[in-house]
Amino acid sequence: MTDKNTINIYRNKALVNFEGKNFLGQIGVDSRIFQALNEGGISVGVISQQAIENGISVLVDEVDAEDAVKFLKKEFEKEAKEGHVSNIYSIDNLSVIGFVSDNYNKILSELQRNKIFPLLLSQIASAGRVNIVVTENQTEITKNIIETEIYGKPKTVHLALIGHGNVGGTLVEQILDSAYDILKRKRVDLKIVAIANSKKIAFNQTGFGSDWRQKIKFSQTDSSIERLVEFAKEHHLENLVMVDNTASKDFVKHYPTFVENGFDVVGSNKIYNTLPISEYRDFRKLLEKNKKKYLYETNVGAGLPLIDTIKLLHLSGENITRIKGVFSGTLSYVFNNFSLRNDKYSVVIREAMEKGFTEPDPREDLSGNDVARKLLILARELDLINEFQDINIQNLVPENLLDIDKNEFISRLEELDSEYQSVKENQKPDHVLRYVGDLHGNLQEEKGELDVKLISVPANSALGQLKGSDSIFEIYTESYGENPIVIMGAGAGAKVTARGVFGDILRLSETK
Ligand SMILES: NC(=O)C1=CN([C@@H]2O[C@H](COP(=O)(O)OP(=O)(O)OC[C@H]3O[C@@H](n4cnc5c(N)ncnc54)[C@H](O)[C@@H]3O)[C@@H](O)[C@H]2O)C=CC1
Ligand SMILES: N[C@@H](CC=O)C(=O)O
Repeated sequence: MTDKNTINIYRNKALVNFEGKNFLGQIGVDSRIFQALNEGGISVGVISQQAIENGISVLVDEVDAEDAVKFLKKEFEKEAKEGHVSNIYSIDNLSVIGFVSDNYNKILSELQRNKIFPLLLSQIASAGRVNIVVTENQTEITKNIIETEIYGKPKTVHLALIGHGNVGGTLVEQILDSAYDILKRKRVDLKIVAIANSKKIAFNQTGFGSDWRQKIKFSQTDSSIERLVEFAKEHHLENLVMVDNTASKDFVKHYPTFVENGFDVVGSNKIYNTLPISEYRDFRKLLEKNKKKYLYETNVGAGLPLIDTIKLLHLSGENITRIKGVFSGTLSYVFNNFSLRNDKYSVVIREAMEKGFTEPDPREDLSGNDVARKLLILARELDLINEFQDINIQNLVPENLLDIDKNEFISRLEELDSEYQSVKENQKPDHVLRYVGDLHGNLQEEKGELDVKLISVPANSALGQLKGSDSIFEIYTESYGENPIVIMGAGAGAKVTARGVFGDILRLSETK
């Protein structure tokens, strides 16, 4: 009998499956199965009848599986010839896990989220007693999930962090600093089990500590998604989260593979959300099918709570009519400082790079692409089906510098100085430069209008008073009328962005 406080695990079991048509419901079939196995000296465990599939499964010790199949084939030889029995076979290498739970449905849904689908389930509803049969390599994960649910054991969340530059590296430190507190306060055990960059990957199934930089530096393993997926399987890791802190267009192509292999996804990388709308939608369907989540709060406004706010407003039926503002922390810093100081444009751009505001290639900011992506991401949150090509972008990078190597571009930044000096000097008095994004038009139609451009505004206007690397987002809605909801604050920077990514990881961990 299963004790209320124990989880019993019986390993080395096999299921003998007996399949047939218009036959299994007949009186006497079960007893013939039992009798045949009994006479062969084989003891039978859990039994389950699958009314829909016309099958019966019996559980036996793995060592007896071959004989069990043989005895049953002999007993039902005549019915097999007549076509009533279609198949008798065994599935080996299984475990039976027995436990008592009042909330088996919750456990089942956690198991499904981790891609564990019990091969057999027997439940005595009144006593809350449950036996499930899973494959040997799923036994540990299943046990951990059941323990979390019935004993309140801390939930271990296994993190694979891809990219450890400005944002990713800061995130590792933030997680390591807070892990103990989170374990105590939230009963969530965050373990960083993989860290990768564009060249190498390092693994540690018990979780990396403060020497993680050394470990990745001396890792001999080439960066490989296949290897990461294999590692998670080999070590039977549950509650997997892949965190993308790269800016890579190639890496996002692997998101579906991660989802299909049981990972939720968190990303500061904006690329996936700006792929063609068909891919964007297919990925959402894939997530739904696999009961997985993709969180990306930092895609717009870094650590500011923008995506969630827009999502909630939209979901609750609020009619959003326009979103405009300064979307880029980098370009905010550049134009806030360049407009007021006597320094050259290139000097201020270099400062923004040093402060960790820019994209890995600063042309992504200066070309307007990064702001355009953010605008498109917000548009799609409103169910608009705009594509990247629909956006009117004022590109601030001269054509001759667009396709050269990134380092060469950085070394030639001074070539931009004279043009922007004259743009600055040709403004009306008491005006400053701001690079803005504007989503407008009839947002109830399929597509909105998206503009990204450099403008000159009065220094005493709301936009004109922006400071540092602050972003400002004005959200106009029907209920709020002429007075927009305004979200303002640091729009870039490794610390705030990593904190935002961390927030997404915690949100996932709590719902997982
Ligand atoms: N810096 C900021 O304020 C904000 C940045 N973001 C986003 O954060 C992401 C990361 O930005 P940073 O940390 O500044 O970049 P970074 O250049 O400092 O770091 C990028 C990391 O990604 C790795 N990487 C690149 N391609 C890879 C691949 N194919 N496979 C595995 N690893 C790969 C690199 O080796 C490096 O470790 C970008 O997508 C950016 O748009 C989002 C919001 C704000
Ligand atoms: N380069 C981006 C970083 C955040 O998305 C910006 O400056 O806004």
